[in-house]
Amino acid sequence: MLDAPTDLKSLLKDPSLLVTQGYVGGQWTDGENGRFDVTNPARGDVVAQVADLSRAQVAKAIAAAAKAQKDWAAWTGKERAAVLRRWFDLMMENQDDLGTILTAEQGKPLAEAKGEIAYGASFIEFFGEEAKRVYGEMIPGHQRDKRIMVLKQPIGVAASITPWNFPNAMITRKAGPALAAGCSFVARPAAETPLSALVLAELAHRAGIPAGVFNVVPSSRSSEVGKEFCENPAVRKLTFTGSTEVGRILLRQAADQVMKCSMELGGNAPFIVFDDADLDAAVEGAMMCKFRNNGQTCVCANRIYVQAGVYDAFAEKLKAAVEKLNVGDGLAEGTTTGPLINKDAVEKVQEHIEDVTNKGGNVVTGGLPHDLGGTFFQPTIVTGVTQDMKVATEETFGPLAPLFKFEDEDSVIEMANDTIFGLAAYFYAKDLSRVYKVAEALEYGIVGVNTGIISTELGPFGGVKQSGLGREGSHHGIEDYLEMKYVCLSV
Ligand SMILES: NC(=O)C1=CN([C@@H]2O[C@H](COP(=O)(O)OP(=O)(O)OC[C@H]3O[C@@H](n4cnc5c(N)ncnc54)[C@H](OP(=O)(O)O)[C@@H]3O)[C@@H](O)[C@H]2O)C=CC1
Ligand SMILES: O=C(O)[C@H](O)CS(=O)(=O)O
Repeated sequence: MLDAPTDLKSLLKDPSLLVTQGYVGGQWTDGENGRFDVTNPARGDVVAQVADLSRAQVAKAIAAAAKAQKDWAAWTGKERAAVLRRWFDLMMENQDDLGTILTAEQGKPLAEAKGEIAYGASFIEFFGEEAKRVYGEMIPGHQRDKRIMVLKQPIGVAASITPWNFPNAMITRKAGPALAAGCSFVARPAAETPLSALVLAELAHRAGIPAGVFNVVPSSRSSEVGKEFCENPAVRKLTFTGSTEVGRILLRQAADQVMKCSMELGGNAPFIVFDDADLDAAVEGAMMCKFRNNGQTCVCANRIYVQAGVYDAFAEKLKAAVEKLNVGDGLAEGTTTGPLINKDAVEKVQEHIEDVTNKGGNVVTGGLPHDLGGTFFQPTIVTGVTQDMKVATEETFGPLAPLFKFEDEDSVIEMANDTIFGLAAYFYAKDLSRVYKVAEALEYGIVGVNTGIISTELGPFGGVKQSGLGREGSHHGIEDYLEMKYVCLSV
């Protein structure tokens, strides 16, 4: 564990961006439940104490959002686009500070954090443009005196619950389409990483987003907030990103109001290397796909399947690349790999490694907590991995690359699909018919072909099976915040 305390304000060009109160109805507010600590996972020290809002205060935020939404929906799409553009511009103008705040509370290297700010801002930019393109339809009537109109209208108040691993982008990936559609928004960020959400509120305020349209309710009591979101009749939409386990809880709670839900849930991505792959490209792709955010992403390679003929060569190349990673403080120059978010995350990685070795697998590199202590962990490769091991069915969410050997296409497709999850999958191959066959056969919402990174605001991001409901990003993403109204007109 690093020892120097994190004096976050001194690291910022604009210290006023470090805000620690809740943002409700355009007003900054203290929490009725006091404050909770936000710690820097690299150092374990408290970087801020954030307002701990009560369920009653969350209800007030929902009421403020409901009050503001009608006026907001009456703005033209072009007017909403202009203010969303200003929000985007402010995010990018303050990218360095937003990146520093993100690294301080989440741990990822500063370069990755700044990349997340640009990625997160891109959803505001993109959906600001889409605000001008929410088209309806005129359909020829079924009788001579009938005309059929289809209107697209905003759902209303959208409530959002997001995880700690992308504390900026997971919010903007929802707030962008919601506000563009004319919805208002109440965001509850993960308790580990509220600062990135609160600085978004500060910039929304500066951009001129009307009071009540965008609200942030930090809280240490996630289940209480979730219940308010699901039980409050003013909430029309619940949008969640996080584990499948919590997604199930929320879907059950939302069922009582038959609430529209978007769910971006857990993953168990297969990363398949065929014998006709460009091995160097496959290693590069595997490194980005596996070790981005220290493996703490829902779309990272959780299982790496390598065809028998190239298994040893791939393992050797990957080992050389993994051993070049530089584990350290995300705020320090040159760090490529930060700490894990907490002790539980370290224990999960250790549990998966132990299970592999107990069942006959081998540690090729890493395998132990890092000398830096705390929640730092050695980037690890294990070989001899088989489908009966925990890492084949559970999301590791850490820097563990498990290598499975396979013989042919049919067997690897069967193994890759043998999971309740269906978010992202990847494979490297050159043969065109193989590419088509495998891309079609993989049961996933997202398939990367000869690439390990699929994240962009231009693509429809989302899973099948128990990885989620709905899509975020692309022109499809705004549909989740719109209702379709059929108007039958007698003329
Ligand atoms: N599909 C996708 O796009 C993504 C999926 N994920 C998945 O999320 C998991 C890791 O993130 P993690 O934060 O640990 O996931 P969790 O599901 O534990 O938490 C996600 C969010 O839900 C909140 N939460 C937890 N329990 C409840 C509840 N009962 N009611 C309401 N809210 C609740 C958490 O708050 P708090 O932490 O304060 O308790 C957090 O803000 C992995 O499974 C990963 O795959 C993560 C990112 C993206
Ligand atoms: O939290 C996640 O894992 C993100 O959804 C991954 S991505 O959108 O940055 O690819």
